[in-house]
Amino acid sequence: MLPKVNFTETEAYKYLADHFIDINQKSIKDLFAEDADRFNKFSVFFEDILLDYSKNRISDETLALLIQLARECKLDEAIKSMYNGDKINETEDRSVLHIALRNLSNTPILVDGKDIMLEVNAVLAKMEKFSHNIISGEWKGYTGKAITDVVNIGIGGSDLGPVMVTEALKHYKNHLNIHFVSNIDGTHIAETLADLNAETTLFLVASKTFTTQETMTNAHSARTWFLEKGGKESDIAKHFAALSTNAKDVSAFGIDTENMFEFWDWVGGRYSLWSAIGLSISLSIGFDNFKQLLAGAHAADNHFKTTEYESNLPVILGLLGVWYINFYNAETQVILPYDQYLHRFAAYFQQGDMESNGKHVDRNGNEVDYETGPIIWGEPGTNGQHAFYQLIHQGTRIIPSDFIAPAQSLNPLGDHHPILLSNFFAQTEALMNGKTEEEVTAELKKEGKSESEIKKIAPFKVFEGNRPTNSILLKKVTPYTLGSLVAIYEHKIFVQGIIWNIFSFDQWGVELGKQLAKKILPELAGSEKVSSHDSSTNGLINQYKSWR
Ligand SMILES: O=P(O)(O)OC[C@H]1O[C@@H](O)[C@H](O)[C@@H](O)[C@@H]1O
Repeated sequence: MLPKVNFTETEAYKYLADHFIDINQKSIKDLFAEDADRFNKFSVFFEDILLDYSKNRISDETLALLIQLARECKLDEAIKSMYNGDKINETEDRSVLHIALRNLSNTPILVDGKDIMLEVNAVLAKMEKFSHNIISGEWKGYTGKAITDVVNIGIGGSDLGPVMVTEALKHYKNHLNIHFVSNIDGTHIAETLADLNAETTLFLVASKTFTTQETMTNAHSARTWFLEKGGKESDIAKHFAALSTNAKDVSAFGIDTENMFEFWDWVGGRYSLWSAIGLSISLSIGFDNFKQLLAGAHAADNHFKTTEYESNLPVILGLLGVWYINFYNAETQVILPYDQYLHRFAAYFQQGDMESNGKHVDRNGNEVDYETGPIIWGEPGTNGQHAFYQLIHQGTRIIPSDFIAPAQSLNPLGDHHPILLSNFFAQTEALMNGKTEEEVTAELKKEGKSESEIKKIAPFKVFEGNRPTNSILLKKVTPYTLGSLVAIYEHKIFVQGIIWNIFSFDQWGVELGKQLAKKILPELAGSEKVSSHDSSTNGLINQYKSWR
């Protein structure tokens, strides 16, 4: 059981509310001027990852009070409960043990009295063997040819993690072409299959439940395509594997359970890239690299579990988020990787964060009267600069921003990387310092503008500054550092869920739309008009029917 503390009723919250009024009088720039040691004080290393959080609207006192808040919310108890395998996903009566999937130390973790590490290791061994057989070409398709293309069919957590990681680690990939089909829109699978050869294609049907409409529809279309291209029912075993918790429905689909890579109900979909759902990753970069990904995550798990809050990256990131969301009314959090390989990182954490903490009922079942999970968004670094940074710099909203960059490029081409990083460093400095009216005036004078011209244009060129940022500088993007980085963000989400007293590991909010779509689907057949909905829904359905 998780603690159930209303954080707005803690002592720390009251102190923070008072403290907010004081600290709000100062700019981040003032705070730097007051303290020559600010960078050292508010930056922390975890192995080859440096988190600099000094460009935030915080002082020593803010940090101390936020840590007191975490203590009063019994974060330590909650962390222990998760790592012990307690059923902290109470609304689904499940443990939450993605940490077990990367527990390379093999310390026993018990669920219902059983050490789950035995099963975890058995599936990893099976993934290793399978990856080796496919990559080496020992595994043959139905005409005796080696596999060249792998299509992962899955959606949500059974897609976003593998997509993000295979893209992030493309530099480490082998000869296999990895494709992802998620959308129910027939275009996705049609466009993917168009260039593929059934003789050399392997499909991974990735679904925790093996009931998800999009995935099952796409999997059936893939099966039909395979049979139409000349494969026989008896060849399916060579070309289809399943990544799932549902053995019964996997065999009903016709996939040999020999080709099923199992995981368990204590793995949340959005935390499942470390499980059998990561098979496409292991196929893309090889099992040894996949294991490095797990090792990096495991190291971050140990850091989160054992490090005092003052130097604990997920705790610091989580508390800073709470500070902006609940005291500054920040509505969004932007993630800005200055690394093309990380171009799906923000998209991945849109699900990770928003599906976890997009909740309005607390752990006692009561509606909350405070804000919870933010809207997560973002794009890779300089692309964003030329698109939406205007609003971050001069818009009316406060947008806490995470800047992420590797010090070493995996493609050190000419002066690309120094240019990229000069932008990374410049943006957080600009967001903090802004530009005053005096500075703008001086600049315009220098350009030879007249007094009246200056008066007219100056207000538009002023930057308030004081916009908070975190900078996460990695030595290099490797499977290991990526594993650590992802695990740090996962645990940050956990910290925030504990403070907000919500359940972070269920996702009931996605069900209603699914239910209604099932009801509407049969109504789309035939040509008669529907009248069973509101006038808008009826009108749209009927127009669709007349146009199709
Ligand atoms: O892996 P499955 O069972 O097909 O589920 C896919 C996704 O389905 C969605 O409905 C859930 O909101 C996600 O959390 C989940 O990842």
